[in-house]
Parts: sequence; C-alpha cells; structure tokens
Amino acid sequence: MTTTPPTEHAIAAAGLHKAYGDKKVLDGIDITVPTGTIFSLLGPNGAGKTTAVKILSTLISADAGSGTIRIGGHDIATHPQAVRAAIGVTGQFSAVDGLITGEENMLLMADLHHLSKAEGKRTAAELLERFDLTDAATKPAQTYSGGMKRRLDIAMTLVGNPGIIFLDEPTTGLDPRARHNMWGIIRELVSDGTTVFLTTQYLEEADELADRIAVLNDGKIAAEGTADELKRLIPGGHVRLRFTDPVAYQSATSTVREATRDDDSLTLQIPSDGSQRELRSILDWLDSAGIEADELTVHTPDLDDVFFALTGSTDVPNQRQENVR
Ligand SMILES: Nc1ncnc2c1ncn2[C@@H]1O[C@H](COP(=O)(O)OP(=O)(O)OP(=O)(O)O)[C@@H](O)[C@H]1O
Repeated sequence: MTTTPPTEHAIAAAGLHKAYGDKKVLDGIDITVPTGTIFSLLGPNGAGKTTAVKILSTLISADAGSGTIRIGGHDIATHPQAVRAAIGVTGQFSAVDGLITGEENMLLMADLHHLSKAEGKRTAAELLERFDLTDAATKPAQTYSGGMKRRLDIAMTLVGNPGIIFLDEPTTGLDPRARHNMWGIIRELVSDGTTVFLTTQYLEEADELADRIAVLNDGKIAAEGTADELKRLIPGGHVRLRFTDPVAYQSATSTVREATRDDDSLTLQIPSDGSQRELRSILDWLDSAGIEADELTVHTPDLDDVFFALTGSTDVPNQRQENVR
C-alpha cells in the first residue's frame, strides 16, 4: 500500500500539453493548488477546462512533452492508482443511477470502495444525513430534484474520503437556492481540509468560493490570482466621493482635477485600482486639501469584466463587450 507523502500542494502540474489533431487545447499550462484551498478554472466554452480535469484526475493522459503532474504528492505517470485513491471526481455527467434509491446508490459506492457491509451502511447514513437526503434516501433517485441529485453525486464522491475533489461545473442548471446550498457544501468541504478544484461557467461562483482563479483562454492561462487581484488587472476601478454640502462639493471639484463629476448627485469619481496604497494616497491627499466627503466607496471591476477583457470571447454578445469598463 502506498502512503501519501506530506505535501503543501495538493495539485502541482507543470507544462500541461494536450492537442486533438491540430487543435492545441492545452498549450503548456501550469497549475498549482495549495492543500485545503479552492482553485477555480474559468474559461469560455471549449477552452479546455474539462480536458484539464480529465488529465489531472487520470481519466486521460497529457501529451508527451508535458511536465510532471503531482496530485496529493503522487506522480500521476508512475502512481496513477495512488492518485485515484486520493481524489474524487464529480463531472458534468452524474454518476447517480436514477432507477435505484439514493441509499442504494451510496451502498454501491461503498461496495466499490470495498467497505464492509456495516461500515458501508454507516458511511451512507452519515453522508445522506450530512447532505440533507435522509428523508429521500429510500426513494428512486430519478424522483429527486436537480439540486438533490447533485448533492447525492457529491455524497457518493465522498464515500472514499478523498482529500482532493474535482468538481466540474457542479452548479450548472441549478436554481439560485440550490446553487447557494451547493456553495455552502463546498465551503464546508474545504473547512474540513479538503482541496477543491472547481470549474465553473459562473463567474460569481468563482468570486464567491475560490481562493485562486485561473482564466484559461486559447490553451494558455491568461491570468491567475485571487478574485481581487484579477479585478485590478483591468481598468475601470474608481473611488467615489459623495457630498451632501454643495459648498464642500464645489471646493472638492476645483481641487480634484482628474475626477469625473456628477453635479446632480454631488459625487466625484477618481480613477483608482482600489489598492491599499492608492487608497492611502487619495485619503492623505484629501486630508491635506481639507476635503471631507460624506461617503467614500471603492468600485472595482467585477469578474465578468475581467473575464470578457481577458478572453475576448466570441461567445460574448457585442453589447456586453462594449460594456467593459
Ligand atoms: N475527445 C476529443 N476529441 C476531439 N476533440 C476534443 C475531445 N475532447 C475535447 N475536445 C475539444 O477540446 C476543446 C476543449 O474541450 P473541453 O471539454 O475541455 O472544454 P471546456 O472548457 O470544458 O468546455 P465547456 O465549458 O463547454 O464544457 C473543445 O474544442 C473540444 O471540442
């Protein structure tokens, strides 16, 4: 039996290449995910997100010339079985069998993981409880709502107690309430020390959940960082000062020359990347000019702006591209 060596990176892949015919889907990308964090891979349809998940989870191989891929400390090329034992994968196509009950689906997974009958039953009951499926456990899974099926799918993935979970678009098609429930589940997984590799087409989801986000475009990582770091990459951020006293507003407008003014709402917008350094200098400068605004708000571009600016996606309607600030 292989033991898992301690590692600070749950996932470390260097120079990942994958081509289908002439089409380079992944053109030498590096992915590093610290243990116990959520990493999100974003990209337009067909960018190669699922291909990356399939490679990292041993379902397909990377092309020759790729660098080393280590998952949970194991080299995927030499120890694929150890990698499989360390991971769970929930793909876009559910592993749930609709004809049998939720509980039977769980017991089937327990069998696959060679748990004893008693242990299988205990694990199934625990996970069904944790995912709020106890009441539905004896009903056929095909009668479940979309959200319940996804919860069952993740519960099944957890039977083997994996330390690293790949979630390929886990909330696609779910209504907002079910999506928020799923976010809660994902956060809970990570608070227990699990590492999550998440692909999503919902930028809000990456923004909400991910410690780090990588944007995949044209086979390369176009940018990587925290949501805030990515938002600062593109222009459009500003600090807004709002005044209630027209005299104070007038004096500010004559002092702050590069600001955009809105005389109706007595507000000024000063271009800013929203960084702590820039904010401090704006505040120091307002203080020294004796300007006191009634409200100061910082506006950074949202992740949608970043995504469209970085991917230049042809899937994006023109109107949306014009809106990139
Ligand atoms: N087995 C295959 N044979 C040929 N081309 C493939 C194969 N699998 C994927 N591709 C192509 O590789 C590209 C990347 O596909 P992939 O499914 O990884 O994208 P994705 O980012 O997950 O997209 P989506 O968000 O639509 O799921 C696509 O152009 C796809 O058509």
